[in-house]
Amino acid sequence: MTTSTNGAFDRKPFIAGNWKMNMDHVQGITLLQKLAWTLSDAKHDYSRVEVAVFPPFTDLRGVQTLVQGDDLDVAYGGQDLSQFDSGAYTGDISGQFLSKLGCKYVLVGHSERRTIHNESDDVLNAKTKAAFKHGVTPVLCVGEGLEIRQAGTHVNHTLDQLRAGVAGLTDEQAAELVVAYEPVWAIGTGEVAGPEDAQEMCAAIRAELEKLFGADVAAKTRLLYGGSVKANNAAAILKERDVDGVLVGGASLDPAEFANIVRFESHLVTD
Ligand SMILES: O=C(CO)COP(=O)(O)O
Repeated sequence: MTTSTNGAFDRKPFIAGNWKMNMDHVQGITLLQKLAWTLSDAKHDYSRVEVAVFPPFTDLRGVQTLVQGDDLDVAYGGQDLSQFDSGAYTGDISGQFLSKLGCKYVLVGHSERRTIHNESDDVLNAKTKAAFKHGVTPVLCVGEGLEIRQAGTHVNHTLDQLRAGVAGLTDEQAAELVVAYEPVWAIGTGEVAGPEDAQEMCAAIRAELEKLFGADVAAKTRLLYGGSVKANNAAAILKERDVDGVLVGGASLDPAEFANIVRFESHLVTD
């Protein structure tokens, strides 16, 4: 029996939950405990599918304690980081602090950071480099708004964001990088891009990475889709060749729903 996702798993599938500004540190612990119990009951094989959560900053210490204490195989990360290491940057969080808390990943350039906080491509490139500098893997988010999609320039727009975000990275960093394609019109709207839309963009992103860093690197970079992913649409999206995972918002706040997304393989048609 074989499953037919992302080139027969040459890249490990990555299922990530972005909690956004939800869950205080007490609620966050409960959510993670329930998720871990559900996955353990279902005998989830973490060596086949990687699971990560992105809680608010104030939850991270509690998440670290739980993960270490219960020896959970769940990675976690920050939702943002500063491009600077330390200093007079009130309200910002250094990649060094995330690293010290055991964060494996950090989101960079989520559309809500780009739009609400006006983060520019240059700043996001600096944040991507800051993450690597501190040993945290950036999940660089790219994607177009509705007007750009309707104008048909979504691929160019998204590739512009990609090129700006990865400028100056080494081949090794580009291979480790995770890129999340999140079309803004599909975030929190219930409007999900079809599997073929996700594949179209992820294939274009991989082709661009190949141009910039070569085929060996592009074959390693994991590409995610995000935007209204639920248990009932995840498997079809993840079946696409260039889609290596999903970045889930709303549905990651429900442990049963998120666990079902993590277990997407059980929904795939096998042959
Ligand atoms: O922004 C997202 C994940 O980062 C997607 O959010 P939703 O899954 O709630 O649409």
